[in-house]
Amino acid sequence: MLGVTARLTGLPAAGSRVLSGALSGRLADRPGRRSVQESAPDKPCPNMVRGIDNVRETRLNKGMAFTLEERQRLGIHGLLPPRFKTQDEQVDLCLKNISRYQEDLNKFIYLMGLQDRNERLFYRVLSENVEQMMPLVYTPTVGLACQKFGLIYRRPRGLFITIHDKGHIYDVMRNWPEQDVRAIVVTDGERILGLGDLGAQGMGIPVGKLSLYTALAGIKPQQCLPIVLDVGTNNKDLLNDEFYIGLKQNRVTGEAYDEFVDEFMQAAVRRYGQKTLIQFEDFGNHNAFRFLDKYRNKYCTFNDDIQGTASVAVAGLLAAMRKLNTKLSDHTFLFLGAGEASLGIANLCVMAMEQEGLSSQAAHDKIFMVDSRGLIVKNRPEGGVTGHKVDYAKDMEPMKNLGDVVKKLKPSALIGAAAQPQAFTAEILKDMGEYNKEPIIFALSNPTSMAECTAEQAYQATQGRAVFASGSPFAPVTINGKTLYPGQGNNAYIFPGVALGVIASGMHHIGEDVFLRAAEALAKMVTDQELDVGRLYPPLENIRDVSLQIAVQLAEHAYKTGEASTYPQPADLNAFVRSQLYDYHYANPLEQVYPWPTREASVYPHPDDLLAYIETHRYDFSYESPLLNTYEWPSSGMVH
Ligand SMILES: NC(=O)C1=CN([C@@H]2O[C@H](COP(=O)(O)OP(=O)(O)OC[C@H]3O[C@@H](n4cnc5c(N)ncnc54)[C@H](OP(=O)(O)O)[C@@H]3O)[C@@H](O)[C@H]2O)C=CC1
Ligand SMILES: CC(=O)C(=O)O
Ligand SMILES: [Mg+2]
Repeated sequence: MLGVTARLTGLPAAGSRVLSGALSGRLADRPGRRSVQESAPDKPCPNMVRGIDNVRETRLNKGMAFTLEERQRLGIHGLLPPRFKTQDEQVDLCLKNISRYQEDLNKFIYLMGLQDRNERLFYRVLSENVEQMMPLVYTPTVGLACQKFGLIYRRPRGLFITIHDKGHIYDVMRNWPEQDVRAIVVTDGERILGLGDLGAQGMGIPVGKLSLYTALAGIKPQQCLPIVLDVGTNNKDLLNDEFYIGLKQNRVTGEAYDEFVDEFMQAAVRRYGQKTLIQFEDFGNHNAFRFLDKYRNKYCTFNDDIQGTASVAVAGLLAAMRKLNTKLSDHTFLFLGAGEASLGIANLCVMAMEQEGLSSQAAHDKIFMVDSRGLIVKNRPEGGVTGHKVDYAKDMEPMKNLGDVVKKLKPSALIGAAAQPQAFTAEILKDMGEYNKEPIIFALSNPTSMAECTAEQAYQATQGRAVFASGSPFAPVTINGKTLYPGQGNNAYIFPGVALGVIASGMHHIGEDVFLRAAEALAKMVTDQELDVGRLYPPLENIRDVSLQIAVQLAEHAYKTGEASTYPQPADLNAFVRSQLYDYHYANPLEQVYPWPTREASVYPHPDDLLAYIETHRYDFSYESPLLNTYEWPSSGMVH
């Protein structure tokens, strides 16, 4: 992608093509050129891409699906095998190729290669085979990919901004060739899934999350930017690893780190506008909460591990309430872990219980937490209780062991997000089954190797009565002749739809109510038949529609509350959001070939009626309503 851009000079010659933002990025900054920002998103801009570039550029490439006419007119005839294929045939071949690999990491490498080679084909394969592909580009395989990133890294995808770029972050961001970025997923790699500090190798996570932005919510790939903020790593193995791709130094912390992240936030909105959505992902606990508090009212931002996870877990709980015919406030919740995920879920549970009519205190009283030092109680020895945990500290005797806490509290819901594999022992699961007709058991830690228990273990220990969800996928389990389908309680059900709703409606800030609304919407999408076979979420094959519905409902709400800024309000929001979505089917490249008869003109596309077009450029000395200019819509220079 970068290679072609660098070579682009001058005006188009015969046979040259019109491209969208990515490939024309550099031109936009040159004096005298129309910037891409000025043209509507996706509108082509003048450029020069010829011949082989059509095959090398992942965004343009159709492989053997180029027709004879396309091959001849684009100057690639002879560069491809003579056979012509449909995209359907190509999809079949990709699926065959993927199934030929034994190891998931090799499947991951194949898929990344496809993404680099033929973007539309990649997204079609992913979007139409979500259940099969998501575990490969996302958890669990992406965890392994991050661990092995130094071995498998091939081509640039996303920006690496290091602490040494401090003072120049905006300049680094200008090197990203896309002009219309709407969403950034950023990590500093300190807490990658439950795998700990993977430093710059955490890049796999923003890349994977943003692939899901496109595959699950139809947000255009060119509008998505993955970023790693590399401040070093404290992972000794990586520091000693000859293949490590990041800065080989310990993490920079304190004031210098904070200034670096501040500068990044400022650079991001300076480059892409105040409404650029910035999703924080897999930051260490101590930074995640701080940054959320610091930036949530200043930028268009959310923390996926705290808020996205809260939303998906509460959706699962609300669906469970439908199954059990109870309210949240009828339950006693015990969390293993009191970090980003657990506290996020607990706080949103409190909000939901308040909605049911409980006081804040009464709602907090229903939630118990165990962290690395045991049950969170007031007057705890050794350092006490700090931060958001304080709200959940109980007037009880300290207890260290989860099994003992379960016996003491007899909770109806046990939720794990502590990255402690097998922490839900057979005895704990059995106890949960004894205390409850249908115990709620969520093993949310990722990847699979970190899960608190497997679906099979939860169902076996409770004779199939557990209402179960897990962060990474588990296969269906058959118990006593009945097949149960464990739900995947993963924030992937939430963040793509939330992002789409935020971008489409032009929300400046993302309030907590957005996540409760998304949870409620998601819980309602599960059918009674699905609940009956153990599902707490709609099947993954429906997740694109789920994301769209979440987006539309959030956008509707944003217009009601005045939080939307895309004006005028579209009459049909559903149709409006749909009209923004990415289409992974191939475009006809010939439709974009310059229709201009000469190479002197540079305003593209050629206006149908030149006389009328020139008329529009005449100065009009009559007054016009200033209100008409209040909003640009659809807005490309989003403010938050
Ligand atoms: N399913 C999903 O969508 C999501 C899943 N997750 C998963 O949840 C897990 C935790 O993530 P996150 O909350 O962000 O991480 P944090 O680091 O913020 O929190 C981890 C928590 O686990 C506690 N803990 C650590 N060891 C033990 C132990 N032996 N016994 C009890 N508690 C312990 C920590 O205790 P202390 O506070 O004392 O340090 C801390 O409270 C990860 O595996 C992650 O992949 C996260 C986000 C989304
Ligand atoms: C799913 C996710 O965001 C995590 O495990 O961190
Ligand atoms: Mg995460």
